[in-house]
Amino acid sequence: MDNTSASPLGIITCIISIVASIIIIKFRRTSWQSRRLPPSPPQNPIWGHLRIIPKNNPERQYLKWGEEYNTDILYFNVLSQPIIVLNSVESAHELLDRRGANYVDRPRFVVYEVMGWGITLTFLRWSPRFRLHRKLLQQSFTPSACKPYRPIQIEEARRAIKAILRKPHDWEFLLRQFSTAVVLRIGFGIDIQDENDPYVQMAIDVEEATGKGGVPGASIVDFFPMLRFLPSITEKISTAFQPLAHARRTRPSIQNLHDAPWDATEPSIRSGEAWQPSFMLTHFSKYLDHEKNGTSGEASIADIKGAAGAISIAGGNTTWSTIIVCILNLMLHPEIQRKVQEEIDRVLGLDEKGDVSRLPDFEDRPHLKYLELVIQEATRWAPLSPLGIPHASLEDDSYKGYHIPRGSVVFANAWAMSRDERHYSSPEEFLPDRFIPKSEGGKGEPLPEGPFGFGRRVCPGQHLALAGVYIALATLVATMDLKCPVDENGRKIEPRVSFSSGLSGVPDSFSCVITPRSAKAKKLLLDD
Ligand code: HEM
Repeated sequence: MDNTSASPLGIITCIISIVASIIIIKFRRTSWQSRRLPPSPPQNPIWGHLRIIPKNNPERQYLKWGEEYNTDILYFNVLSQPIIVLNSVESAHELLDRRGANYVDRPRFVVYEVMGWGITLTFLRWSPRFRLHRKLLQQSFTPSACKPYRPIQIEEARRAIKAILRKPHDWEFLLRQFSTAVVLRIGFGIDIQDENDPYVQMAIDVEEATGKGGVPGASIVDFFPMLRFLPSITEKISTAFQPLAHARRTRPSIQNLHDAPWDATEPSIRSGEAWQPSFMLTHFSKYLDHEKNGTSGEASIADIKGAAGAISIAGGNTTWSTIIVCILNLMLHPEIQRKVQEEIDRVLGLDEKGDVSRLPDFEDRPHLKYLELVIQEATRWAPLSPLGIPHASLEDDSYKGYHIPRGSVVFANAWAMSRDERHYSSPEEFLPDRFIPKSEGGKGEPLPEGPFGFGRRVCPGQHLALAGVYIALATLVATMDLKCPVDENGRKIEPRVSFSSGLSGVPDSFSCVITPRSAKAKKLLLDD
């Protein structure tokens, strides 16, 4: 039963509330609309820029407008909601990092609330609960706190590449299973056995639900929260209500991913049998200690469940997608792949036949510098979340003489930052060498800063994510060759590179021929 749709009385209340909110917002706007706002394209007097902001890949149009108006900050008005877009690393540093306290808030994501992401850090507004969740997650995934999870990442990476050896055509799915397995083990201590494991499908359902939920905070329902009570029929009247319909449809899968792994693990933690390190084991054990001692801890069960759920949703698809972008480019650029393999061979050592002598681990990471550059370039070339997740400002502010009204929705345009020609030559090209320092004969271009966001909402899982991407790729490239498929005449079939639009830009499926580098490489995997 859908508890978010309503009766005719509800509809009338909805309409009255919308009209009232428009009047209130319009009235409030008069206090700042006379001030000098950042540049923006012409707008309609009633709905502002609503109809000119593209639904798909708006980050690209924002970049064009920035170039056209020669500015790194843009202003938009959508139904009287001020929106600020930051197109440069410099503006994001100045506002989101240096003045971070003012930009710590998030706008209200009504569609995601309807979907069931109520107490997930990503969507929490600035509040005591936000501070608690941020602390729980940030402390859990510092570089040193990630170390106990390394054996899990190594084991899952080897399991996945071994499975690819058996079923090379399923490589994409098996890598997705890798990312899902890692976050479910780390979040809840759930061990995924094989590709038929119901948790894999559960996680995929949730990733798809979220991925197709549209740009967060951008639908009409986000601007007028009362609209969430409209009956389901409205989705047939206007496409503007499709995100709401999607959210209602997918709500059970989100609930399931929070409840099912929790319910499966709770008894073993209560009985003291659980041993595998996980976020849930750490924090639920603390909760149980408090319960035993009759004291009260900071985090309730709902908090721990929500935070563990945040790990599985924010960490699975993102890690997988980054690995896929690396594979795409290693396949398209054999010379880069060769360079990575030469480095791996040098660091891991070769046997008497000239084959790689062992599988990589985390001790090798500081020495596999070129592989790190490939990963960095993947995050620059295709920032997974091109517009990040919007922040919101708590107070009025100004930047370069422009007024930024309190309550603005602020997007850090990681896409525009990655295409900034002041920092990156030929930004559309995939060139890991661009980061090689000038002192070593390279161009010394800066490592990307936008892909994991900024300030007090910067991704708390970035160290865990990059470690997962590293070990999966190192294991894959040490043991396998990645090639474009060929047609019946032996001609290379290059994939059409395309990405989904929305919360995260995931690469569309493509074919890649994955074969063992040598009999020894195959044996290394099978004997592990
Ligand atoms: C390559 C993989 C990943 C990428 C590209 C990525 C990217 C991002 C971005 C752009 C944000 C928004 C930052 C902002 O608002 O300024 C974010 C937030 C977040 N990420 Fe990640 N992420 C990745 C992996 C992970 C992993 C593995 C976890 C698991 C721990 C995680 C957990 C989170 C959480 C909980 C937030 C919300 C933080 C907040 O609102 O305070 N992410 N991520």
